[in-house]
Amino acid sequence: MIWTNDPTRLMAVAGMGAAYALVCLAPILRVRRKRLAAERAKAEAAASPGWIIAHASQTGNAEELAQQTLATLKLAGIPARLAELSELTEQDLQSAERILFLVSTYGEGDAPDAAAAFSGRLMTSTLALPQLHYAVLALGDKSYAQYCGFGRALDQWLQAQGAQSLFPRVEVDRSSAAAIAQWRQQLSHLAGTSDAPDWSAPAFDEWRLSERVQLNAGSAGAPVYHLELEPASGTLPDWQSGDLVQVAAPADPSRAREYSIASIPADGRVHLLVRLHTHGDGSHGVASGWLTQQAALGQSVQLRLRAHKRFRLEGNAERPLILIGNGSGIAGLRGHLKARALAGQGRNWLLFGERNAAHDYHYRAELDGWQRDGLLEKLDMVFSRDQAERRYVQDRLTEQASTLREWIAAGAAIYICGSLEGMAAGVDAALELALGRTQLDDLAATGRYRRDVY
Ligand SMILES: Cc1cc2nc3c(=O)[nH]c(=O)nc-3n(C[C@H](O)[C@H](O)[C@H](O)COP(=O)(O)O)c2cc1C
Repeated sequence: MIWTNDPTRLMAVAGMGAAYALVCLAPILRVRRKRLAAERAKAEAAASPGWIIAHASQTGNAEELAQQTLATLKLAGIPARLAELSELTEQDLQSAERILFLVSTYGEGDAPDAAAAFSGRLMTSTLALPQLHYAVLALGDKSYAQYCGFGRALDQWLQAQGAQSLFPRVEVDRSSAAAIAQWRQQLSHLAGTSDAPDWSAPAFDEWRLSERVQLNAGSAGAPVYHLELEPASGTLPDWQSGDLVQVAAPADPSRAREYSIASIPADGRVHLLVRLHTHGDGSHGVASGWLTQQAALGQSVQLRLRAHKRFRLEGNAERPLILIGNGSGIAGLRGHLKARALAGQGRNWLLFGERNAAHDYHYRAELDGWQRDGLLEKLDMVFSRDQAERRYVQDRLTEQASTLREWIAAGAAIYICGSLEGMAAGVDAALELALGRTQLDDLAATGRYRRDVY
């Protein structure tokens, strides 16, 4: 060892020692700084009131994406909560700092039913929202004239109230995977994470076509078929009345078609009602043509069940039910009537419209049986062409406005299934006439006015 008393050399050695210590400590300090910063960010996130993920959905697509959005934020350690758009109050909007809106469009550019009150009341008022940072995922279908109409209107309204968008609105045409990936990417960017959970939709299962019967031979309308399907695996999955299936036709597997389920699990099979669609040039609809004309009995069908929470009985299971529909809309209503029969709940009123009693009285024997057994308290069948002037369910409803008010006063819930044009719009107008718009909006917001219309 070399020992020295020379002060200059001693200083040099001390300097080298300090530099060496710094070199050794730097990475430790860097890691510590990073850890402190991460802890600070986490503490800030935890102290902030959290993000709101607000959804407005009719058949559940926007809600499903909202749940996936929540999972992505949670994974990044960001506190967030789901809310139905209709639950948001003025105070929520004025105090929240970040809201992600996932909304679909219905009718002709309208909000989904449950968001009618939000759209009609809040979005027609003026609020100061300078503190709010938001983003909009708008779901729609380009074949409609008002593409993503509600999502666009919501975005414009938020802008006009001074809210600041986190990134430009993302529009999703018929569940386009590319647009959903874009939303997911924006989220990951905001949340500072790259490991977003898997968002892929559940796969289709193999089912078999077990039965097919035309219900309306000789009808003035297009043929309607009753179909029964069984899972190829032999294990029947669970579902609730009101739910839907998606069917992928072999000629166009990328665009699944949705049908209301007309049965309950106790039936052991999925029943569907499919009307054969014929285009102007005489060709058949891809899915309806395949299911009703081409597929042979026993043939395999790619199908998946989809929960349709907004059309389920849920909190209405104990209430009287007013079921209104037309045409193939009897499918969704039959599912509910079957569930009610199974539960021994007889306070049901069915108002149903078709063309002629002689050909279009679908499931007549079954309906008669339920009436006889006290499981269908009131039945109004309205056949539009059985008399000189045309008559529809909405006309019958208007005639029975006082009975309708009595049922609503007794706590009844209203379910509508069938065509949007003509039926659903006419029934909505008749309901408004009988109950007033405010009460109808309240019924929609509280889940007592539910629609599966197309
Ligand atoms: C009866 C009906 C009306 C619709 N009207 C529109 C519309 O006006 N504009 C639009 O962009 N999409 C429209 N759509 C498409 C839906 O917005 C689209 O299917 C969306 O994915 C549904 O999402 P949800 O399940 O969250 O409600 C309509 C769909 C149906 C069944």
